[in-house]
Amino acid sequence: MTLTVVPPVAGATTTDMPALALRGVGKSFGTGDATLWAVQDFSFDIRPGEFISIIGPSGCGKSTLFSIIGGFFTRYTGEVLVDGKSGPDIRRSIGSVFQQESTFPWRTAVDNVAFPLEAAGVPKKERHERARELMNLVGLSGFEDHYPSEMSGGMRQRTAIARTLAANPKILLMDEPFAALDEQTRMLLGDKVLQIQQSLKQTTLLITHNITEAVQLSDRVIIMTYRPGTIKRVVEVNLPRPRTSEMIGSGEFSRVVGEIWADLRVEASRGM
Ligand SMILES: Nc1ncnc2c1ncn2[C@@H]1O[C@H](COP(=O)(O)OP(=O)(O)OP(=O)(O)O)[C@@H](O)[C@H]1O
Repeated sequence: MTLTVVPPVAGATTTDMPALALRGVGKSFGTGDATLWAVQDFSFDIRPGEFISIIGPSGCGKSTLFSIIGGFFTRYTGEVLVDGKSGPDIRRSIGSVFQQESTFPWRTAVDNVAFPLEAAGVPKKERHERARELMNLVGLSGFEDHYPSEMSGGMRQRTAIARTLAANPKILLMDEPFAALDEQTRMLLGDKVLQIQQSLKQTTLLITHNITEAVQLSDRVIIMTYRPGTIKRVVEVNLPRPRTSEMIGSGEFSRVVGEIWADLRVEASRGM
């Protein structure tokens, strides 16, 4: 495995239309002397099928960036493009998985997963069939009729991921989906995400502060500066695929983690 540092505009060498492109994206809060730029001049491309993580210290603007890309802010500077198009319609092309649990407690797991299909008017038999396939993909076969309260936190997050995938998004956007879980569960869920990526070739953007998770899952890791959040550098992770959490103990894995931490440490210290 080699570690390559590439220029801050990721994907600049590809001729493919980027699945997701950010062009000079920024967001400030407050006015006048109290203006605070949470994110500034953020530009990168994600190629179709690529898995990218954005990692940064606390308060660097990760959640702000998630909200801009997910379409939860109407006012920001710059442009977000999906398949080269901008505007409110791209919101439907982006499926978001949140840090906080978001399953519907009154619906069984299969009905949670089938929800986007139900909203789109897909007949019951068909939507349940698809929901079962997705539950199988995230390792929840046998739990179709369980309610969220009868499942663990990790199972609920997998249900939320399957539900987001049911809408067949062009981009899967995840904001620290495993942050509330213990480390062992998080690493095993990482394996699940790798399997999903392997089978669906889903273009994915993960926002995280966890270096191990970022290296385990990503093709490239974007390191953010402390506020205002912008790109410090992009690290290409050339660990072979398919990957599993077993690689976490390898020397090469640790070396990449160390490289990222060296940069991240500087930025995190600025926030202290
Ligand atoms: N609605 C808001 N109003 C005012 N300031 C905000 C608002 N949302 C975020 N900020 C500020 O913008 C900066 C970036 O916040 P953001 O939540 O995006 O960071 P983060 O990297 O996600 O942090 P953490 O990792 O701690 O969750 C912070 O200084 C925060 O105080």
